[in-house]
Amino acid sequence: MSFFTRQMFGQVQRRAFSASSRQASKVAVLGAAGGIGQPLSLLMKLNPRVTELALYDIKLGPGVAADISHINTKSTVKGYDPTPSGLRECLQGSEVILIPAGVPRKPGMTRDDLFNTNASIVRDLAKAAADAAPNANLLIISNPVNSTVPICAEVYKSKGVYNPKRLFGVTTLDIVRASRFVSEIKGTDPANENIPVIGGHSGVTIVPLLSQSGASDITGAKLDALIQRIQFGGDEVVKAKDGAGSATLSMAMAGARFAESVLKAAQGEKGVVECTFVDSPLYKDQGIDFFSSKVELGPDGVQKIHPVGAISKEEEKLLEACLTDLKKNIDKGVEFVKANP
Ligand SMILES: NC(=O)c1ccc[n+]([C@@H]2O[C@H](COP(=O)([O-])OP(=O)(O)OC[C@H]3O[C@@H](n4cnc5c(N)ncnc54)[C@H](O)[C@@H]3O)[C@@H](O)[C@H]2O)c1
Ligand SMILES: O=C(O)C[C@H](O)C(=O)O
Repeated sequence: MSFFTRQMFGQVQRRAFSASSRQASKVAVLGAAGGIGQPLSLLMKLNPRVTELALYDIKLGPGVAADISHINTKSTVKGYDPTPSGLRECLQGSEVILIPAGVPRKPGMTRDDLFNTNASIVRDLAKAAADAAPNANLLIISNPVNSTVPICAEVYKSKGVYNPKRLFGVTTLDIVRASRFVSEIKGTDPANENIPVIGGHSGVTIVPLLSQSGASDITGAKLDALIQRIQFGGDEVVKAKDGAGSATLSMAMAGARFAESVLKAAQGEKGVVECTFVDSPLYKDQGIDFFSSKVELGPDGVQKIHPVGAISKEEEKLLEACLTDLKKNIDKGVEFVKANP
């Protein structure tokens, strides 16, 4: 059983009734009635670090909240009406805001094909969050993450409340997939396979650093296939779902894991490290303002951005391709807010 699974399920009852000494943590989920939103909200309800769960969607927020509110853990649950005041109330006082609102891919689409629909959804939710809870940690799941995160940054900047330490693109599913796929090859427990995945969250911008993991002995065609599977794992699910959407359950688990890490660090736990897409100094000299690498989380959000470290020749090539695409994706998000404030 993985660390996260133990955390969330093995200890949940005991911890749910012994968490009274912890600080209050309100978590809001925007897009809570969706394929990701529902299981993600469920997992947050099972997390004893959460004291108040606030659910918002343009449809069915109160319905999902009523259902989840019957689960016998201590936190309160409330669903909010799809109105500006409902959204504002949902957001006010939040420590963590998770955004999985927006449309998912269908077969044949890239994540960038979602831009036209999702950019304005995320922009408008970011505006509401910047007004109602400017100091909350903002965790962006909606695709294309490489562009939606810069969109949020631009919105917060335009309102004079941008804090780069509090904005995160959730790339945890890539980490989850990498450890799972490696464990399948090696016949090991995925809990013991930790593979950093850097760059962004889309095709070739996803760069697994297998040379820095226990999978460094995988070589040749096997390595190429493994890299391809990690980079295009999302497509595997989109194809299998055959028009009915993309990864939802694995994403809910990944989003809950990342939110748990943010809460843990906020509540004073040391040494919490996750790969996440943040405002990063690592490639700013190449005009790339956002990058995912290992990030140590702390009470104020981003505490330390780790350098990429030593990588193989093959990974250098992957990184080169990543940076080219990533720059375009980031610029597209920035330009969108400039043209459509
Ligand atoms: N970061 C990742 O690793 C990752 C993984 C999987 C999916 N995703 C992305 O997450 C997003 C959601 O995927 P899904 O499968 O849950 O889609 P979905 O269609 O099942 O759910 C989306 C939900 O968002 C809601 N919504 C739409 N506009 C809204 C608004 N303005 N305010 C509040 N809610 C709104 C919808 O009503 C719906 O309930 C997609 O963009 C998808 O590509 C990201
Ligand atoms: O593939 C998608 O469109 C959804 C998500 O980004 C994923 O990686 O599964």
